[in-house]
Amino acid sequence: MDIKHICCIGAGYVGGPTMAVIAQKCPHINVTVVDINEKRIAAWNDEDLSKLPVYEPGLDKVVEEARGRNLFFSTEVDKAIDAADMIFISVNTPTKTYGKGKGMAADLKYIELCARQIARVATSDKIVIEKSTLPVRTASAIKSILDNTGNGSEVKFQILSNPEFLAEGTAIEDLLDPDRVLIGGDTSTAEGKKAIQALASVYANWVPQKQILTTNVWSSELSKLTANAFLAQRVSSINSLSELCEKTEADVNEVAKAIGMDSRIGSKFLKASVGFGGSCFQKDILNLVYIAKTYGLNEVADYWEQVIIMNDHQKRRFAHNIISTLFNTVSGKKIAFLGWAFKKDTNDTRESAAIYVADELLNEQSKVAVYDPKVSEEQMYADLDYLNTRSSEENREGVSVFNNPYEACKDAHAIAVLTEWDEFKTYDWQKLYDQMQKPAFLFDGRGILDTDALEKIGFVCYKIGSGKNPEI
Ligand SMILES: NC(=O)c1ccc[n+]([C@@H]2O[C@H](COP(=O)([O-])OP(=O)(O)OC[C@H]3O[C@@H](n4cnc5c(N)ncnc54)[C@H](O)[C@@H]3O)[C@@H](O)[C@H]2O)c1
Ligand SMILES: O=c1ccn([C@@H]2O[C@H](COP(=O)(O)OP(=O)(O)O[C@H]3O[C@H](CO)[C@@H](O)[C@H](O)[C@H]3O)[C@@H](O)[C@H]2O)c(=O)[nH]1
Repeated sequence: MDIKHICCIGAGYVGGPTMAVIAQKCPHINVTVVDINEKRIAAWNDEDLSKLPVYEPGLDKVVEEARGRNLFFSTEVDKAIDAADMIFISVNTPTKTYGKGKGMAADLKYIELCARQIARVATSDKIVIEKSTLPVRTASAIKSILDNTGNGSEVKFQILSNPEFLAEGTAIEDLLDPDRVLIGGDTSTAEGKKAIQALASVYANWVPQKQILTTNVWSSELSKLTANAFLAQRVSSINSLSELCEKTEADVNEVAKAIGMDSRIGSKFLKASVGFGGSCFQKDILNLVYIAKTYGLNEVADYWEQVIIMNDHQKRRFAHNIISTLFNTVSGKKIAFLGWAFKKDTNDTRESAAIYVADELLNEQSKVAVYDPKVSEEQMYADLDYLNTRSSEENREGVSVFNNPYEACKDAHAIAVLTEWDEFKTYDWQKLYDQMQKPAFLFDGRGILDTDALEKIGFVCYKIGSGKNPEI
């Protein structure tokens, strides 16, 4: 099957970069990314590439090459759906905030709306692809909607699952050179196999054949949740040991290195931190826990829930360490945050540990001053307001945002590193120290700073998982 037109519904962190790379690598295919968010689409179309709505290293170059040639961003959803041979659904699937499964299950309302819209609009056969992360067996719901709510024309749909494994901050690298591309489909019929092949042939334009893995649709859906659960589990495992290291004079970095050299364990995803964030890990594990509970598998659910429990503990523990180290009171004290994004090289703040640490400190009447190289002030306040802990005015009173790190840290009682941005390592730390209140406390939540050198300057340092932390 010759694919000429692709439509992607959802121009977010996944839809935008993924389609930009497909368009770059497949100049013979027209790719249209659509979204109901007009502001987002306008930003994707902005002449000034620094205004793209997603910050990812290398993304601007890819967009510059393909946009206007065979990559288009539009709000005309119906038109793009009807013109396409292949439709990716890449809309958000957040944790439900209401009703049955509140706080755990994935909210599939945006997915269902897309399926209904495709059914209503399509006048020719389509391959519909789940790019969003979905609970296992969602494809059967999508199929039922597509097959039963059509506009009367004899349109045939094939549903594929093609989960995305890119990590933010390295999205372009991950898309250009993926460990694997996973395609799940109906392997029991000729039409299903043909659809799988059609999608595989799109990726084959730049991904080696042996890295394109095809499975049945359920395995594909479940593999995505499983991959995130395994990755997050490693972070929670090392974070749980960081606390034990602090009590026993072991050093978590040394422990991580020692175990990571065992090829059966491997060295990646063993960096102790203030806790994992991002839009995926927590949401996807909660979803897995919910699915397990739905099938009555309580032990399975409890096992995975512990990954989240440990992560919440790690974020809270970091905040409480700041409070107790600062003589058990941070009331009225300025605490400077270096970083707000959930990891470096992204402007995404969803579920960032910084939000929760700030919230704990604000509860103790601290004054939080934030500097992040890529996150806007507006976004930081929106993140805090979303927690609903206090009024919007109180959040604005408690938190001030700076576009210069030296200003953010001036007169602070403590600096807390919440994101591992590389630039933090290159600051003039003597200058920062000179401008601070004394004792000048430093809490490295990412283990990126040379705390031995900082201690020589005069800082009192706390480093996650270090046995050498100050007595508290
Ligand atoms: N962010 C990541 O790194 C990542 C990686 C892999 C998978 N995923 C998964 O991919 C999916 C999308 O994630 P994201 O981070 O890109 O989300 P996002 O919130 O950045 O983008 C989703 C976009 O979909 C749009 N949208 C929602 N309903 C729509 C509709 N009916 N019609 C048109 N547009 C609509 C929204 O306006 C939004 O711009 C999620 O399921 C997520 O779990 C995310
Ligand atoms: O050793 C580590 C590795 C990561 N993290 C933290 O874990 C979070 C998630 O990091 P990462 O996985 O690199 O970023 P994401 O963009 O959330 O990517 C994850 O989630 C995506 C969405 O599903 C998947 O596609 C990716 O494969 C998966 O890595 C971040 O807060 C990191 O700081 C640590 O604390 N220690």
